[in-house]
Amino acid sequence: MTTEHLDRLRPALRRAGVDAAWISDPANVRYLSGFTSGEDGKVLVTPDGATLYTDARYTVQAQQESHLPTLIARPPATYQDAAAKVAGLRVGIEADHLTVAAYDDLRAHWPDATLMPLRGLVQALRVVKTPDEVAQIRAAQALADRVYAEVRPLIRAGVTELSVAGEIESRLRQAGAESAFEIIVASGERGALPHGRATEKVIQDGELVTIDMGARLNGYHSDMTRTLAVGRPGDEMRRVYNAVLEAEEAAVAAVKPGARAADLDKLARDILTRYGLGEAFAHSLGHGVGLQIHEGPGLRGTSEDVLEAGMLVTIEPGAYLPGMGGVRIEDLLLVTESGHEVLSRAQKESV
Ligand SMILES: CSCC[C@H](N)C(=O)N1CCC[C@H]1C(=O)N[C@@H](C)C(=O)O
Repeated sequence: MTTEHLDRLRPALRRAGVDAAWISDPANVRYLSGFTSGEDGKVLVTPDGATLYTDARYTVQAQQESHLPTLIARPPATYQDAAAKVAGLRVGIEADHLTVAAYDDLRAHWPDATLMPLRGLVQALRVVKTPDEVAQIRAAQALADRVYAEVRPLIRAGVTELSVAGEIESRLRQAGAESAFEIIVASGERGALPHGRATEKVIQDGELVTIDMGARLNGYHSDMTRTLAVGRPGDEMRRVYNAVLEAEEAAVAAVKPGARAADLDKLARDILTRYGLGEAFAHSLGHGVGLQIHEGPGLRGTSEDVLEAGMLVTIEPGAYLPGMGGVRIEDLLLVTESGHEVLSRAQKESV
């Protein structure tokens, strides 16, 4: 990794009115340094440079992965080393991550620095991906598509949700990736749970099954949902499926640079409302994907985000009917100069 991500941060620090930043959010540590164990690292960015701090478990790994000078130390030695570098500076800290205890430690060790809590400092830089990041996520999605295609024929009446999730997980592992999150397999009535993790429930004939899965490859995530039918579901669930599919396809078609996230959410919600399913759409339309499964931009009604080329977003309307079941269909899209490219290629079924 080059210093491209760090180069994006410097103007953002100036705009935020700080001279330096203490980065503690693991995904942001990784983004700025390349060090893949961000949960055990911190990055200090100052006007003269940047330092990765981690401990002796990672001496070799940090050398191999990080393009930043690295100091191997644990607190309080970490804070003491940094104290000299931040003296007299306004230091941005990550208000949306740093604990109160860590904040107290920094204040105690850095009496000559002014700590300035900032929100979403690095996250804002991560919403537009570099070509290398796009390539990583594209590869993760291609792998997830392949695994889905392999596992789809195994999803039939008589198998458990857990066995479906197990097949997906082990194939991702064998391919050198891991599951991006705990795989959602929600069949029949359990389809009404938007985050219904796989259970021992046996899939029955006539049920819809929602599979929400992703691959994490080199730290980057993919995300995709398909709802499929085992046998022939009842008329109401088929109606719900087709309503969600219509909302999904309409929102996908509207993705382009300049599109307002809130408008996209409304577009899908209005379609579902016309089918009497507005209340059943219990979450936001989508989200950005990258080093974290959920990152900016947020595609929800209250969002002020506007799409830009280089963003990677999900479009995932759903309808959840307690006691009956549910449907969600999700694609992963790259926003391009001319509109969008759908990265998720797994087959959507006619129900
Ligand atoms: C546990 S990660 C879930 C990944 C999934 N594709 C996803 O993002 N989902 C599933 C249903 C809703 C959606 C979600 O969690 N959205 C968040 C951003 C929300 O707050 O709406």
